[in-house]
Amino acid sequence: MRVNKQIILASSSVRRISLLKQWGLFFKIIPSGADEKINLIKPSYIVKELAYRKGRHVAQRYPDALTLSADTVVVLNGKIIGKPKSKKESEKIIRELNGSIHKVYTGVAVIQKDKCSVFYDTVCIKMRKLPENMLKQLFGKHMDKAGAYAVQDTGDNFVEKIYGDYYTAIGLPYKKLATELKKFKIRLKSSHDLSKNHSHQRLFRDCYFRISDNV
Ligand SMILES: Cc1cn([C@H]2C[C@H](O)[C@@H](COP(=O)(O)OP(=O)(O)OP(=O)(O)O)O2)c(=O)[nH]c1=O
Repeated sequence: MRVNKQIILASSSVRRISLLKQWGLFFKIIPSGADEKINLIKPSYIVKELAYRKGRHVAQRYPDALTLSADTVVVLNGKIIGKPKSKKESEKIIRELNGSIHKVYTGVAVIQKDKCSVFYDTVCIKMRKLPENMLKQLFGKHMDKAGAYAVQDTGDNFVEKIYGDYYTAIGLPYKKLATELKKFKIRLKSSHDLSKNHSHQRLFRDCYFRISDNV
């Protein structure tokens, strides 16, 4: 959908870029250089704060544009897991996540002049318990993703089920984003159109169940 206001995606994430394109937006990509050091504990606060920082960093330079930014983390037993810094760390994370039930949090910020919306969504992920020979193939494979795995890589056979909005796990919550963007007079393609091409339906269960933040 063409809009006359300029939209900026303050992100270098290939997933976020391709999702927004898939959802029909026209936008400029300006990766944010915001400082991501943080001493918050609650996952929802962390992803909202980081999404906001990333967006603000770019929005300050483009005050007339609408800036969109996001942050994603994996949370296992209260521990925040981001992108692995080395292959060794990726191995450690994969071993911890093997056979686990954990959550993925994505925070989003939409900033336009003095109007700002910061929100988050969370999904619950159930992993298969993979044998050593299959696990080994994942070490170092997804270095640019929080949790060192990729829900979208169904060939890995690691993810068994996703409870919630599938897109939240890969970096942008479709449903909440579509609702928030309407407040800025921007419409995303409908989820009905998207579901026709959805190749991950077997993983996807759209049933929100409440589970403690410590999972
Ligand atoms: C859990 C999970 C994360 N991810 C990705 C989404 C995000 O790109 C990344 C989390 O890192 P982020 O720090 O949220 O984002 P980024 O560094 O990729 O990009 P930017 O800060 O410039 O926006 O992990 C997947 O693609 N699949 C998954 O299953």
